Amino acid sequence: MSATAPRPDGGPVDDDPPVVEAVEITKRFGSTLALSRAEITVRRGEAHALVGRNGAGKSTLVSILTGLQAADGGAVAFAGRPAPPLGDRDAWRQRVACVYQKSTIIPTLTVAENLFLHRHARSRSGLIHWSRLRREAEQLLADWSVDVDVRQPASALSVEQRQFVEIARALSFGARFIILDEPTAQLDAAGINRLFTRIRDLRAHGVTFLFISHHLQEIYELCDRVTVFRDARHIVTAPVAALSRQALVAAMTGEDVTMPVADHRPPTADAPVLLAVRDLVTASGAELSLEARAGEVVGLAGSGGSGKVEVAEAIVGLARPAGGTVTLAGRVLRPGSVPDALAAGVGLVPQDRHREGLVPSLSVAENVTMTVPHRVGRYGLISSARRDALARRTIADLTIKAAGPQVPVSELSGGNQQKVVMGRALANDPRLLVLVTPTAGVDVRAKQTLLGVVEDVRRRGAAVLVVSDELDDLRICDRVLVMFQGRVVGELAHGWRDNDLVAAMEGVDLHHV
Ligand SMILES: Nc1ncnc2c1ncn2[C@@H]1O[C@H](COP(=O)(O)OP(=O)(O)OP(=O)(O)O)[C@@H](O)[C@H]1O
Repeated sequence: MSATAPRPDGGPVDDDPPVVEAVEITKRFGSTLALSRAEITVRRGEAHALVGRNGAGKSTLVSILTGLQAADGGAVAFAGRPAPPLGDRDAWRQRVACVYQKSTIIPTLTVAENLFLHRHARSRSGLIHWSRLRREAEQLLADWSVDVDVRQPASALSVEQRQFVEIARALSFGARFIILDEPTAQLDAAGINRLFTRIRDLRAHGVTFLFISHHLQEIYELCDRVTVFRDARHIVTAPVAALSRQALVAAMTGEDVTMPVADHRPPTADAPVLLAVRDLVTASGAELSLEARAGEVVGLAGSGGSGKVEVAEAIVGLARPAGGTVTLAGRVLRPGSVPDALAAGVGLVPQDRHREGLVPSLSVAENVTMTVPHRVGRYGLISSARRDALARRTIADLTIKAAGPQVPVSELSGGNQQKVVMGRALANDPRLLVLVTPTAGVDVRAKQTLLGVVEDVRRRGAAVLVVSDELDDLRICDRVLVMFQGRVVGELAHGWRDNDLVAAMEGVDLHHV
């Protein structure tokens, strides 16, 4: 293409070769075609979104663009030059970095050590200059306005700080192209704002971003252009301004979808109380009392630091509370015991699916049924036929993209792994379903499926606790308790206005209290 010809998609005209250009990329995993002659071109200085349903091939493309995996076919070029050989990590680091949802820093090392891992300043005798290392780390973070004490262990960083440290590390290697893989998934609204401000600042300093998110409004807010993948293929690249939300969803799903809004049917007023949480106090001092009736969906909202996740973890036994009781269907749960909670009929989708959710090396079937051995076998023997049947049903009900029940969970895309966690929670036929940020990382369509499942569960007479700061998750609730700094500060009935809920989560006084 001539450098001066106007671009057909209306983008800026420039002579710069693209920061990255990947063409005809094909990648197989066994019988799965993860990418099929896919392509992407990211221009210097832009914020480019990459979207697609769970399993569309986004992470696979990222692993190829960052030199972690070789493509089976196709070519990648940075600034018009062919990508370095796979083994030359330093050369890759100078061109591109990806900040993943899952941290790549080593928690037991200090921030300074993480920043200079493998490139410690050493004296001639081979000793590491700790003071110099610290000074250089401080300078590096100061250069990029990251306000973090470099002497603290990386495990002490918040998600937001960790992301900023990883971005600074990438920049220090010389990379000016950064891929952000669902960076907002674990941030609250204030954290997202700060991240976006930082991205805009860095763009002003010549940094280019590829931004992966399932939150379409973020793409409209932040990005110039968007590329859509579907079923391993490139579907379209266009300026975001030229693509309506509906057109974007249609490109992602291959159908013209208008999202159905489920009717809201409140539980009957005389339904029995199933869950009673009395004077629960968490180790960090957050407090909660609540009751939920059979068939009721109760939301627990709040931003990061509100204590909502801590109280949820105390309810289900993932954390030991400092005080209070949790009673489910008349049975007082043993504090800090997940097995006791499961035995009482709790189904759980935890916040950290990597840590508490799944065993990646086991199959979908094994993961779905691991908490319900009694449902798939007798006398300690597990019937694989029954297990597979249950797993097959889960795969169908939740539209999990997996070749079959025997596929290891590690081979599924992130969003499909999240659905397996949901499937496991449901396999217990729960009396109480506790969902902590259940739709994080889940595509628009799958979100609808997961939230639809809640409706089924409630109709069966279970109680549901939805712990989230996502308005779409909370919209399905009969009422929403809002927590702020460890206390419930308000309660909103179904049909609340977005502004009211957001204000309450930010700690602004509510008329509704
Ligand atoms: N290591 C692997 N082994 C086998 N199959 C894999 C492997 N990694 C990915 N896949 C498959 O390749 C396809 C694309 O997955 P990928 O992780 O790239 O999707 P994604 O678009 O990033 O999805 P998500 O939004 O859920 O993160 C999926 O069908 C997935 O199951």
